[in-house]
Amino acid sequence: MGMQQKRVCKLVLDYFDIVYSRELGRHWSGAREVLTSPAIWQYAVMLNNFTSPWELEKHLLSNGYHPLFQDAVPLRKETLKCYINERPCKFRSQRHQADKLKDYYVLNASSLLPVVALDVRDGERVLDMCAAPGGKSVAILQCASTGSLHCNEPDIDRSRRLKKTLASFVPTTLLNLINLSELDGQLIGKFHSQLYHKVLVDAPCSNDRSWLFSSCNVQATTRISQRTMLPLRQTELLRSAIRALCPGGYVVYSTCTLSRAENSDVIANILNTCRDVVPVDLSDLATKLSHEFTFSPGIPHGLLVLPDEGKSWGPMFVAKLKKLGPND
Ligand SMILES: C[S@@+](CC[C@H](N)C(=O)[O-])C[C@H]1O[C@@H](n2cnc3c(N)ncnc32)[C@H](O)[C@@H]1O
Repeated sequence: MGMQQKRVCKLVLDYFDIVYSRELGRHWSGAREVLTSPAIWQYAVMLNNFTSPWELEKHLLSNGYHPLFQDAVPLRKETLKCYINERPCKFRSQRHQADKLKDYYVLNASSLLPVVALDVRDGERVLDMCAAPGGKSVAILQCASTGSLHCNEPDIDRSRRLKKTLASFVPTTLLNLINLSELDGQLIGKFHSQLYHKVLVDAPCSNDRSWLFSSCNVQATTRISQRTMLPLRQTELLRSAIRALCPGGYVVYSTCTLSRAENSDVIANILNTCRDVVPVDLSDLATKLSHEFTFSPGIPHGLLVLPDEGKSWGPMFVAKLKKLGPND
């Protein structure tokens, strides 16, 4: 069944109305309109540089798509290539074929912001702590020749999906160099203390877009009741990520929810309790991308992409922290 035929779950919507009117004020009504209308959702197409999708690129350009991130710093635009369309059309996803890499990945354009913020450079050791289904791992590999990439996903079914994604997009020679694990991310900091230059914590979260289409009231009620537990788990994942960073390294924390408790409050809690990290200002990135994304004003410690008409991307919260090194 396509999203067009799915029904908005009233229970979740009523709950979001209460929480998000309070947290976002008048900005909630625009986001609400987009989130509850799958027919106006836009989709981005990230190209796979491990194939040679020149024909595809020409096709996209002649069909109303344009490149995202064209002027955005610090992205090196010759690597991460993503196309978006102002119209809400969805490019068909490619099927998995054992002997052929996929040419593109269809995604919400805002999912690439954490990867852009991470700004991975050649030779760096990178950890993708919550990696399945693998869109951001694939994007990281488009950005640079990492010294090593460790993709972690504790859920067995999702880990299988992650492996399939990587096998669909990454050549075997590179695939064999990726370290895969199925650990609770909260333990990685202890096992791999001070190892990584960059860590991405794309945390398990409320996932507003999908929760609004919960299949039944039982599922919705369970999700809402478990929501209060998420900030603690997110904080512990981020704390573990900081421990796993080498001095001078960076962590990017992201979620796909508008929830303040899961976004700014998690960062505030970390800043209040970890003396060895400082926030990194992402406002320059927001300014450069403001023609493509709507960012919520007044969000402490990070950027929040608000779904908006014609810019239906998000929700996506992104924050970046630096672990202090000997020269800081
Ligand atoms: C938002 S999704 C990640 C999406 C992924 N980064 C991508 O771009 O395709 C969050 C993931 O975190 C995983 N997760 C849940 N608990 C975790 C934990 N304790 N440690 C690490 N990952 C966890 C979930 O199973 C889920 O796959």
